Amino acid sequence: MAEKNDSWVLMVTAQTPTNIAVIKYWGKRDENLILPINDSISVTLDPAHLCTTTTVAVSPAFTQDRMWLNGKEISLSGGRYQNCLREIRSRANDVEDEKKGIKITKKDWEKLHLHIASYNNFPTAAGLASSAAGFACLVFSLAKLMNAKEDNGQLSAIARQGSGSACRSLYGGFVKWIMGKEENGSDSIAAQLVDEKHWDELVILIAVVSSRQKETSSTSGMRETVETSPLIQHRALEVVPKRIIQMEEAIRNRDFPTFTCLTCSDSNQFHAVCLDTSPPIFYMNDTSHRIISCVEKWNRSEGTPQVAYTFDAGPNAVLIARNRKAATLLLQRLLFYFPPESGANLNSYVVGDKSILKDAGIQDMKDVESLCPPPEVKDNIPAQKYKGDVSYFICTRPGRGPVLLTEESQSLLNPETGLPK
Ligand SMILES: Nc1ncnc2c1ncn2[C@@H]1O[C@H](COP(=O)(O)OP(=O)(O)OP(=O)(O)O)[C@@H](O)[C@H]1O
Ligand SMILES: C[C@@](O)(CCOP(=O)(O)OP(=O)(O)O)CC(=O)O
Repeated sequence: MAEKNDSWVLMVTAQTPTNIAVIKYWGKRDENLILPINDSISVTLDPAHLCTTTTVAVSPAFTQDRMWLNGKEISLSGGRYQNCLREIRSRANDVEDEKKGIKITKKDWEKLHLHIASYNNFPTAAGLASSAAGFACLVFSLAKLMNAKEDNGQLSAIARQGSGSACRSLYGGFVKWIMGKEENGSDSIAAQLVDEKHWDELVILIAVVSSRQKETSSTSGMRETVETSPLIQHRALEVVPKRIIQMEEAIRNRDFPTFTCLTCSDSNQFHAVCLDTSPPIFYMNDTSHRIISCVEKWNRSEGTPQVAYTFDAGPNAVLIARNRKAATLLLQRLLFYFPPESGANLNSYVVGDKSILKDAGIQDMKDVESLCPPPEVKDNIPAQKYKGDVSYFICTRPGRGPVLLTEESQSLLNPETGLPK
C-alpha cells in the first residue's frame, strides 16, 4: 500500500449546502435504511451563507476512525455514521498520487482508518438542518477521497442513511427526493429538478426564533406521528403525491403564486400532523404564528403572493420572497414587529447577504425605530412589537450543490499529522 514509509496523509476537503423542504418529508417506512413514506421537494440554500465544510483524510498512521465536529471530537459509533462509512468504503477504488508516492488499492480501504473534521458555518442542531449539510458533506468528501465512481444521485442514497433530508443536499437548485419502491432503498434517491440559476430572483430570509425548550427531534417526532396520527396516511397517500406534481410544475414555470400556496399549505399540514400526533408535538411557537399572520395579511392585501413561508421541526421561519423588492419590504415588516434587543448591533442581527439592509433603507438602529407599521395593519388596532423574540435574521438565496475545495489553506486537518489544525 504505502511506498517507502507510513507517514503520508492523503486528504480531500468539500463544501456542501443545507436545504429547506417546500414539500416536507415526515415519516419513514424503514427506520434503519431511512426510507420515507412520501416524496419531498427542497430548495438548496446558498453555501456562501449556510454550509458545512468537511476534510477527510486517510493515512496508514491512523489507528482508528475519528471525527471532530466544530473542533470537538465526537463519537462515530452511532448507527448512522457507521452505515454511511460502511456504504462508502464498499464503493472505494484504487487511488494513486504519484507526486506523493501514494498507492492505495481497493482492498486497502477496508483496513485503513479515516480522520474527519467538519465545521458548520451556522449553529449546529438549531433547526437549521446541520445534519442535512453534514451528512451530505461527509459522504461527498469520502466518495472523492476514495475515488468512488458513483454520481451524486447514487451518493444521495448513502447520505440518506445519515439523515433523510441530507440526500437532497447533493444538488443545488430545487431537488426532489424520490421515495422509491425497492426494499433495499436503492431507488430512494435525490434528483435535481432545476439548477440554482433557473429561479434566481428568489430571496430567502430566515428568522432564527429564540426558543428555550429543546423540541422533539425529527427522528422521534416522525416516528410518533407514523405510529399515532390518523391524518398522516391521508397526507402521504393522497395529498403529497398531488402536491409533488403541482410543485414540480410551479417550479419549472416559476409560478410564484402556485409555489407559495403549495409551500405554505404543506408546511401547515406538516405542523397539523404533528398536532395530530399523540401526545401532540408543537414545533412552532407564538413568534412563528405571528410571522405567519404578518405574511398572510400582507400577501392578501397585495392581491398576489409576495412571500412564501415554511417551518421545519422548530420555530424558525424560512421566508421565500418572490424577488429582491419583496424581500426588502418583508425585512422592513419583520424589523418593525421584531426589533432587536436594545443595544444590539444591527450588523449581527441581519447576517448573510447584508446588502438587503441597505436596499431596505436601514443603516442603523434609528432607522429600525422609525419604521412605520405596515399599511395592511388596520388603523384601529395598534400594531404591537415583539422586541427580542427573533434572535437574528439570515438573508440568503437558492444555491449550488457540493464542491471540492482544492486550496490547502481551506482544509481543516493538518496535512502532516492528519489532526485538526
Ligand atoms: N458537519 C457535520 N458533519 C457530520 N454530522 C453532523 C454535522 N453537523 C451536524 N451533524 C449531525 O447532526 C446532528 C444534529 O442534527 P439535528 O437534526 O439534531 O439538528 P439540525 O439538523 O441542525 O436541525 P433540524 O434537523 O431540526 O433542522 C449532530 O448531532 C450531528 O450528529
Ligand atoms: C421537518 C423536516 O426537516 C424533517 C427532516 O427530518 P430529518 O432528515 O432531520 O430526519 P431523519 O431522517 O430522521 O434524520 C422536513 C424535511 O426536511 O423534509
